Amino acid sequence: MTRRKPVVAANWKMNGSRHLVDSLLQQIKQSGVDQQLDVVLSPPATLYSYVDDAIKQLELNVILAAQNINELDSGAYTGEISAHLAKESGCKWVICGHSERRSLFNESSKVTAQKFIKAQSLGMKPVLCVGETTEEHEQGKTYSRLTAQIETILHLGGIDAIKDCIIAYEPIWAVGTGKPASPKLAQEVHRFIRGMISAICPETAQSIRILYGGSVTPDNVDSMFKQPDIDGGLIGGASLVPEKFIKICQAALVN
Ligand SMILES: O=C[C@H](O)COP(=O)(O)O
Repeated sequence: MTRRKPVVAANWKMNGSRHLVDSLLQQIKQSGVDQQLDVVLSPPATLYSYVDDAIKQLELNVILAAQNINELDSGAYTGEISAHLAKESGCKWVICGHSERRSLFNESSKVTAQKFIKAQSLGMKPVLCVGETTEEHEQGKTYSRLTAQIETILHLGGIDAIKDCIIAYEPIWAVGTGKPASPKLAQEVHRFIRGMISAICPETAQSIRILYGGSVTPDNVDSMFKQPDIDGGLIGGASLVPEKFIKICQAALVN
């Protein structure tokens, strides 16, 4: 079986500061975790260039990711950031369809797919977030929800679109709640996603990296990362504390 390189991604959402960038990157440098796994930092857009400069200055292998892009190239869209602008500021990856974008900003799966394809067209790697609501979870609709979210990407981008991306499973009921999915449940869902990819593109199924996101902390990460189909994490709250984030990165190396 292919050994997949783990990914640990910090999604700072609307948090952080230049001071926190300095502190986190210094600790990453000291720990050396960026040499052994894909360490990703996704700060607010005002920090992209600052992070890009700091990564170069410290000679780190940290990957800068945009939290969001607009699906269009340019125009009169006050407050929006295109993929070109994010790329020019140093972003290599793009988070697409985070549950907060979908629920708080009414972003549909179709728009998420357009952003995904736009990112790929500029050589940026999309991190596709998928996940079900509490209600869908309770009604046993998790798999149908995930299937619909992934199929929208396939409809717009074809099978090739799925070949070079990261998928992050984030059950909405576990995001920011302090109540992560059980490792067993997360593994079952990850296996389902990999099986779905396998049915359409068998060679990609073994190489695609599928991350878990939702209340991951140093205390629960080991059992999560031990699961065979979990290839890392998309970390929110715990990524704002450098010591916790480094511990989560180290867990990805040993499990
Ligand atoms: O992007 C990160 C996820 O939304 C998880 O956030 P959380 O770790 O604060 O639950």
